[in-house]
Amino acid sequence: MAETSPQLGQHSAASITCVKKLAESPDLDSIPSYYAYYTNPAETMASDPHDSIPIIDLSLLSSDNPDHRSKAIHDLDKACEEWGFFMVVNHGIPEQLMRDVIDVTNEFFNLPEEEKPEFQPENVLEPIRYGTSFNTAKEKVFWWRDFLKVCVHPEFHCPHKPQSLKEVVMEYCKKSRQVVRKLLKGVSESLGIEESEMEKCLGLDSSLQIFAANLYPRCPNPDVAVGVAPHSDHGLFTLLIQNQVAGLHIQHKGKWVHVNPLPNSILVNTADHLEIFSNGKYKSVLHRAVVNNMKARISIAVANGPSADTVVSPAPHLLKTQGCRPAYVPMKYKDYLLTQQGSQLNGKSILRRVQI
Ligand SMILES: O=C(O)CCC(=O)C(=O)O
Ligand SMILES: [Fe+2]
Repeated sequence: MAETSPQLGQHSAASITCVKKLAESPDLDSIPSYYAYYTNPAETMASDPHDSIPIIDLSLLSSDNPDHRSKAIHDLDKACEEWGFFMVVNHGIPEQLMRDVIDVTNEFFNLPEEEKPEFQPENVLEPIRYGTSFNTAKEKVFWWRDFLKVCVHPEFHCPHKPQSLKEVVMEYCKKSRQVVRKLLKGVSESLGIEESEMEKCLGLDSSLQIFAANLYPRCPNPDVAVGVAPHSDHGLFTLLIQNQVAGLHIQHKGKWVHVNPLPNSILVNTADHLEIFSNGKYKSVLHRAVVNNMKARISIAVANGPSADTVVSPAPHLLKTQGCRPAYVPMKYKDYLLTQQGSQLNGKSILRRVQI
């Protein structure tokens, strides 16, 4: 990572509200130094995975055929334990809806900047947040991305423009919750916990769901900039789709690997609260987004957590049946989220704070 203090020049963090405009300036041939995240371009390199990234067929998880179902649960358990990452197929979300959500998000980013300040609150807990990097108030080096983060469940929020944003986001997020519930049902079986107990422990009926859209404009120095720095997500499962442009790397067996999703699949990663709830059986996966100088990338990451007021701890039933001690201290999900969103995002540093 860049060690040197970046030169903000005439800019202050508060004046930097988006990277899209900068990226589109016709005379930009190199990035300003305050976007230089890596000093060694080799650090951005990743290889193709040696083993194939697991694929989970969601239709088999709810199949009437017990053999199919138990095989799917076994595959899910292995994918969560060995990778923390998998691609879901036969998920039931229409392809057209996946395309629409990317297109309408792109329209949002294309609104004139003068129309966006109403979506740029100071407070990281506001339900609608358009911004850049991660937390410019705390960062010295910025990420090459703009974002829109919206709380969509249990209460639905959304910018009122572009016109079709609300309808498309609402539908996509509703369908995403159905996918997550099926995955969590599978996880409850693989952990040997009653589904109803899991629902109660995590407050799943009022689960917090956050829709996050990322725009990574073309970047003249992709080897030294970062789209999203290495981190793990806060919730239980994150669902991710992207336009046709690659850029996600996950860490597997200590190495960065490229993710090239199957067409129409949904990428899923295990997040910090699944690690906590499973008492470390399922580790949240470290991942990052890189940028390129050819084409803008858009990704839609939908974070699915417990309810905001749930104090999450390792599942009591799991500790009892396995006779093991909790490896994480209990913490209210809302407080965890506040801590994470209000800090500089750095690997799994927030999770480390609750680890015993
Ligand atoms: O754009 C991506 O592929 C990853 C985005 C991400 O990790 C996030 O929004 O948390
Ligand atoms: Fe992430």
